[in-house]
Amino acid sequence: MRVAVLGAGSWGTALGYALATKGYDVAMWDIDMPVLQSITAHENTRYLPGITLPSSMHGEPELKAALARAQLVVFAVPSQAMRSVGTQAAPLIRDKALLCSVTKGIEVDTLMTMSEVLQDVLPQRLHSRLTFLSGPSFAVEVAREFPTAVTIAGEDAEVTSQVQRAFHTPFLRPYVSDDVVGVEIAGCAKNVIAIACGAGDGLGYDANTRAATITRGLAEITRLAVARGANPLTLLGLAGVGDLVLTCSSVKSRNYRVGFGLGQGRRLDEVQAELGQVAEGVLNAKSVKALAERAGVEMPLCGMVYAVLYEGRDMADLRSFFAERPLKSEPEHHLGRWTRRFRRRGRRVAAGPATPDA
Ligand SMILES: NC(=O)c1ccc[n+]([C@@H]2O[C@H](COP(=O)([O-])OP(=O)(O)OC[C@H]3O[C@@H](n4cnc5c(N)ncnc54)[C@H](O)[C@@H]3O)[C@@H](O)[C@H]2O)c1
Ligand SMILES: O=P(O)(O)OC[C@H](O)CO
Repeated sequence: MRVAVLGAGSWGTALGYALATKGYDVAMWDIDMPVLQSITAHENTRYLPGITLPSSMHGEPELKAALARAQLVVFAVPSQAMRSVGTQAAPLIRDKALLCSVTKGIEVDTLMTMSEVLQDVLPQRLHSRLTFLSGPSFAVEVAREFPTAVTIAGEDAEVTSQVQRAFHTPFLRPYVSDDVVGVEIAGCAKNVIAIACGAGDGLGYDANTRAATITRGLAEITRLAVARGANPLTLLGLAGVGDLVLTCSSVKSRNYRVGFGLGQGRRLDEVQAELGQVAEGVLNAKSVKALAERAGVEMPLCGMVYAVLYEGRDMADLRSFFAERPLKSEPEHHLGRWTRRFRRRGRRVAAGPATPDA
């Protein structure tokens, strides 16, 4: 198979690596020429230093050349660059190509998910070819071939299953889903909660605070996703709780590290400069807040992160956040209402795992 990966940062390179281990011919495209040159020399020295890349992977500076023969196109640029990259790629993509966005985020100016952005810029003939990969997966661990499982969501079951087979390697196990909305909202909003978790640790708190933040974070992500038509069970899968737990509990997460720095009282610009890579949760705190307001759902932890990032609130307020909010009950009664509404729409809410070998 011939593959074009658009975006040669950590994630694009790790997935390019996985695809190239299968003998696929992988062309990596990016605006960063030194990165492409280093990939052609078999190492992405900026984003994945120390990993030897397979010889079937090379840097390709021309987008047209990268896409000319591609049977699978992987969109791996940061969310705020997706519209521009999708627009440039649109006239160059072959009719029968499989498309997979692996980006986690929402366009901040329009509040569109990546599926909405790509549908906006790609011709209609390609819409059914679109799929979305998400789930608990640090790039460096994939590139080291640590066993990893992800979710690939798409509206066309046959296309989604072809993309699943393309990404399947001995160390990368993709599951399929038809819940594009759930997978996309989960992948975006977990980054904002990861900032809160990192902040708790940066403030010197530990396991109790982290578990509370993850669990209440899951509740608010679920509220937003379900309000937008997601299957609540998606939030209990790899793209939901799986990715949330991973991102909230590891220093490998860029979003967690941003939060950790803020918790220590450091400035956002200083922490981001040190990172040198995208932490989607910083801009997506804006998108998630706006989407929550639009949907009329409460997302107090995401709101707190937004206030710290953009309104000068002190991260140390995380303590008073837990202490002073009105007391509530568990489980969430309004989720029950949404679940019933969802059932009425005839979607599979209460069904078990799709495959018996899960
Ligand atoms: N790194 C991970 O472990 C990981 C895992 C899963 C998902 N993701 C998601 O993948 C997406 C990409 O993240 P990443 O980790 O690869 O980021 P990164 O910061 O490592 O790399 C981003 C790459 O995109 C390129 N880029 C930026 N704007 C561009 C443009 N307009 N045109 C072409 N290229 C452009 C940059 O030059 C860079 O090479 C994010 O949404 C992230 O949340 C990352
Ligand atoms: O490093 P982060 O915080 O962008 O997280 C990377 C992936 O999304 C983890 O699944």
